[in-house]
Amino acid sequence: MFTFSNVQYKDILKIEKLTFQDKQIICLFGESGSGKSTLLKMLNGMLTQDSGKIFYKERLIDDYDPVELRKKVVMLGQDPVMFQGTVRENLLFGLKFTGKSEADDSKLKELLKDLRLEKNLEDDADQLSGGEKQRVAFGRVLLMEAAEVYLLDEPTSALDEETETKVMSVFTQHIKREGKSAIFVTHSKEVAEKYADQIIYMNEVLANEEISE
Ligand SMILES: Nc1ncnc2c1ncn2[C@@H]1O[C@H](COP(=O)(O)OP(=O)(O)OP(=O)(O)O)[C@@H](O)[C@H]1O
Repeated sequence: MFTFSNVQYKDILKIEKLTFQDKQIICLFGESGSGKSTLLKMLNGMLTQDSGKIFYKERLIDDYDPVELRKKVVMLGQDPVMFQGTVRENLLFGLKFTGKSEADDSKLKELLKDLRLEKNLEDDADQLSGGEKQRVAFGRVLLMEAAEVYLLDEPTSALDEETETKVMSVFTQHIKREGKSAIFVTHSKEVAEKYADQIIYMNEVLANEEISE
């Protein structure tokens, strides 16, 4: 799905070869500061490498229209963005850009249940806790069915262990059912081992020396 070839970004990332398999749940695992977030941002063109090549489905990432690429490769960051308004409006926000019809309330309520979010659609999104906002942001990207790949930077970092397990189960089942892919960063070895089909250990993929094309 993604292939890295002799990629260098500042002195943060040097990767000679790396392949992400399609239709898999892939976890990036490594110590703090090892470049996991940086690598994730390169997958949807938010950061561009200084040298080397990154392919998405056999086509260079640089050749995609950035807006088109980000509809297919959707990022969910560490600090979920909430917009002023209700939970409903926040869930529906992403759909506006896909040109799809709005989801009705029964679908949204089902989604809240899946995400273990005991809130009403009319509730003010601003009043939610950090973990609840994270789940609303999760729901928002799940509704945007245009995505082929989800990039998740520590998606469950604000959740307690029990909620994390439930949310990860729902999310990974959804990904599998829809035949999509997810690449997520986590600090938790348990989460990585439980949910990932492939674990990429940063210390194994980073080259120590300068790399040449
Ligand atoms: N725009 C930037 N310019 C310069 N250095 C940066 C930039 N962004 C990140 N860094 C540095 O690059 C290194 C990797 O950062 P990154 O956030 O990718 O690591 P990480 O593995 O995701 O860390 P964590 O697990 O703590 O979130 C860090 O040393 C960071 O300080």
